[in-house]
Formats: sequence, C-alpha cells, structure tokens
Amino acid sequence: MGFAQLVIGPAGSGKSTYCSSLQKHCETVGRNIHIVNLDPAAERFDYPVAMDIRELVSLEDVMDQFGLGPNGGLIWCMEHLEDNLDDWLGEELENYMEDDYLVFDCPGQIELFSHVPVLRNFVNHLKSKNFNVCAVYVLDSQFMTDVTKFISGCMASLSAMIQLELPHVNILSKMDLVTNKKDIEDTFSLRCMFSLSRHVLSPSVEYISCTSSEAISLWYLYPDSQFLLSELNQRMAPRFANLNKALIELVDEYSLVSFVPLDLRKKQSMIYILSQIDTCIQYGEDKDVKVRDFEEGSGDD
Ligand SMILES: Nc1nc2c(ncn2[C@@H]2O[C@H](COP(=O)(O)OP(=O)(O)OP(=O)(O)O)[C@@H](O)[C@H]2O)c(=O)[nH]1
Ligand SMILES: [Mg+2]
Repeated sequence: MGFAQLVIGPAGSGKSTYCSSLQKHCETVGRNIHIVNLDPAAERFDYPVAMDIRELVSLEDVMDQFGLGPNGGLIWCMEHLEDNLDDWLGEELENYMEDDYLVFDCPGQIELFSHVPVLRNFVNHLKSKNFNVCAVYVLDSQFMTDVTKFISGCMASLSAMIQLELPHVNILSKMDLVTNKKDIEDTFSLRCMFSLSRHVLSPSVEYISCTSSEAISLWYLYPDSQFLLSELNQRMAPRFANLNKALIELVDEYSLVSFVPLDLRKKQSMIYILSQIDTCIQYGEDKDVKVRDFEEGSGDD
C-alpha cells in the first residue's frame, strides 16, 4: 500500500511552500517522501520534483494552441490529465513501490475541488492503485481575520470534502504573519479559542509563540459555534439571521472549524501537522517496533 497527500486550497494560500517545507522536514528526519507537481502553470520549484504534469501538458502550450485564457486553459490541462490517468499517471506510478509516500501539489483554482470532477477521478485512480489518500486543505491565516471570510473559507473546504470524500485535514498557513498583539486581537477565531482555553492558558502573546505540543493542540479546539454566530450576526443585516444560523450549524456539523496552524518558524508545527495526516492515512501503523539487539555479556544492558 502507498500513501498520498493531495494538497489543495485557494490560490496563493501556501500549498507549494507547505510542500517544500514538508520535503525539507522529511529530509532532515530521514523520511522518504516524493513531491509531485500537478500545476501545469508552475514555473519554479523549491523542492525536487518527483513527477511533473508539465511533462504531459503545459498551460502555456494549451493557451497558445487553443486560444484559451489561463483558467480555461487550466481546466483543459486537468481534463487532459484525467484522460491520461491510465497511461501517463499509471506509468509514472510504476516507479514507486509499496510504502512510498507521495505529496501532490495542486493548482489553486477553486473549481477543481468544487464542481469539476477531475480531482475526484484522480483520487479514485490513486485509490485503485492501493494508495491511502488524505486531502490537505491549506487556508491562509488572513481568512481568520474576518468572520465572513472565515465562513467562505470553510464553505470552500466543505465543498472539497464532499466532492473528494477523503479524510481531510485543514491547515491554517502563514501563522508567522499573525505575530503582534493587534493581529491576535483582530483575529476573531483566536479570540474564540482563547475564550475556550482561558482556564488552561492565559490569553497572551506568549501563547502564540509557545512551541509545546500542549499549546499547539489547543489550537485544534473547536471554537464555540454560538460565538461564531453572534460575530456573523453583528456583521450582517438582520434579515440574514436565519441564513447565518443555518451556515454555522453546517460548519459545526462537519467539524470544519478545526484548523491546524502552520508556522514555518517552528519545527514542532510541521511535526504536529504531519502526525495528524499520518494518523488519517494510517501511515506507519504496520511498522514493526525496532528492538535493538544487545550482545550478551557486552555490558551494554
Ligand atoms: N510569510 C509567509 N509567507 C508565505 C508562507 N507560505 C507561503 N507564503 C508566501 O505566499 C505566497 C504564495 O505561496 P505559494 O506557496 O506559492 O502558494 P500556492 O498556494 O502554492 O499558490 P498557487 O499554486 O499559485 O495557488 C508566496 O509569496 C509565499 O512566499 C508562510 O508560511 N509565511
Ligand atoms: Mg503552488
């Protein structure tokens, strides 16, 4: 069995940066992963590219050849990938053995994980090749600075969840940009979490820079849905009250408000995220516990 992460999320949310940081982290800890570029428009990479969709099709060629714009061209490229799942992808996957771990860096066009079925068929193909796949949805921390943006980010994540039917981990990227006290006060969802966690840790700036696993796991708490609802009602005209209630219930029902923060300055942050994803795809569960052999009488015991 192989393992795979499908890294998706809005344009510019930090997907490729996450992939390259993950690759560097795994290299440091001696873990073998391979990053695959699925973006036909990508031009430069900060990671070694194991497989590259541009060997099959490139956005530039498609735009020239068919006179398409960038978004139409991208959809054409991805549909071309879909038509070549058995040929191109199948052949490329033959280079990887059981237990290999692939990370797919996807383009940021939201339609790919909302209504166009390409990624869903791609995932089904991976599953048929015996891969355990997890969707990793990357959302920019700027989405947390405003309740209406946050709800729209949640809805996009939810539509990916429903479309792909995969285990799903939400990552809140660029946490290094949420650093000063004003940002923290402006970030309504952090206030939510503080209100939940104040009996455990004081709501201070130190909390943000704390690297202990206890502090990081607190981020994973579910904010109070009533708090979200009251924030949303304050921002919207009274006639939207019922809609707001329905949206918050939906978000609550799908436990969507659980985001794992990614702060690239902190090693612990990547370790925690990877452990969450590994659990989702059952990576390492069948590994044997290594027992060191001691020579009898060597005095090592
Ligand atoms: N400060 C900060 N900037 C980041 C971080 N992650 C990404 N960026 C910046 O955000 C921009 C977009 O990052 P990418 O990793 O290219 O985002 P992407 O989601 O792959 O973008 P598309 O593939 O175009 O959808 C770049 O300028 C990155 O340097 C982060 O953790 N902190
Ligand atoms: Mg990218």
